[in-house]
Amino acid sequence: MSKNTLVIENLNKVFTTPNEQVIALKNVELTVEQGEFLTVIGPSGCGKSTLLKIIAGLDVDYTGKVELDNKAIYGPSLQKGFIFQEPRLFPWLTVEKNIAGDRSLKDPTIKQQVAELIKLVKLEGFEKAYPRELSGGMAQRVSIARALLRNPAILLLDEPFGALDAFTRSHMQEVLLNIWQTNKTTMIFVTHDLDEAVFLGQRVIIMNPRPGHIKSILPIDLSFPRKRSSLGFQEMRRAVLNEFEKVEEETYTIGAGI
Ligand SMILES: Nc1ncnc2c1ncn2[C@@H]1O[C@H](COP(=O)(O)OP(=O)(O)OP(=O)(O)O)[C@@H](O)[C@H]1O
Repeated sequence: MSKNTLVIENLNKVFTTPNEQVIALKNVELTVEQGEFLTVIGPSGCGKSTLLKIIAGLDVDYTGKVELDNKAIYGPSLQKGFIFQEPRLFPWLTVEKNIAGDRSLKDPTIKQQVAELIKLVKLEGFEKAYPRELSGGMAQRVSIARALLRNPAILLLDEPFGALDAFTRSHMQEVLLNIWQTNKTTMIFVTHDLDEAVFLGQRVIIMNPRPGHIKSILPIDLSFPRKRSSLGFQEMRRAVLNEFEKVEEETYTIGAGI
C-alpha cells in the first residue's frame, strides 16, 4: 500500500430527521492509491456528496473505517482539500490574497508558491484582480489554487464545473488534468456528467441510491491526453452508460413504487 492511501471499509451513514431515518451510505468499500484520479457518478440522492464530506472530515458521524495514510479521518486537515460547486472566494480580497488565505504574501516562500500556482491554473496577469472581475471558470481556478497551496494529498471536488458553460468546462478539465499530472495529487471528482467522468477518471465509480452504495467501479483503460472523438473513448463511454442506465432503471422503478 502506497503512502497516503485512502481505505474505506464497511462505511455506513444514517441521517436522522424528525420523520425518518435516511440511509445515505450503506456498506461502502473503496481503496484509493496516492495519485489516482477517480470520478463518481450516480443519480441525485445516492450519497455522492455525503461520501466526499466524510472523506474530507467535514462529517465524522458515521460507522465503519475511513483512513488516510493508516490514520482514521476524524476532521478536516491540510491533507485534504475540498472544492465546492461554487468557488466561495472572499470578495474583498484579490486573487493572490484569496489563494494565500491565512498565509502572508510578505513571506517570500508563500509569495513564490502563490505565483507558481497562479501560473499552474493559468491566471497570470490577474494577481491583483478581485473576484467580481473574474469569470466563473477563473474564480473556480482560484479556489483550486487556494486548495493546492496547502499541498493536500487528496483533492475532493464536488461538481466543481457544474455551473460552467461547455467551453469553459472543457478548458477546466484540461487545467485540472495538467495539475494532476504535475502534482500527483489524488483526485476524487463528483460529477453528473458522464462524459466528464470518462474523460477525467482512471476509474469511474457508479453509485446507486436507496440506500446509497457503490454499484460498480469501471476502470477507464485509456491513456492521457484523451480524445473524446476516439473510438476507445466512445467504447468506454458506452460501457459506463450501459451501467448507468441499469442504475437509473432500478432507481426509477423503486422511486415509482413499482
Ligand atoms: N443533512 C441531511 N439531513 C437529512 N438527510 C440528508 C442530509 N444530507 C443528505 N441527506 C440525504 O442523504 C441522501 C444522500 O444525499 P447526498 O447529498 O449525499 O446525495 P448526492 O448523491 O450528492 O445528491 P445530488 O446529486 O443531488 O447532489 C439523500 O437521500 C439526502 O436527502
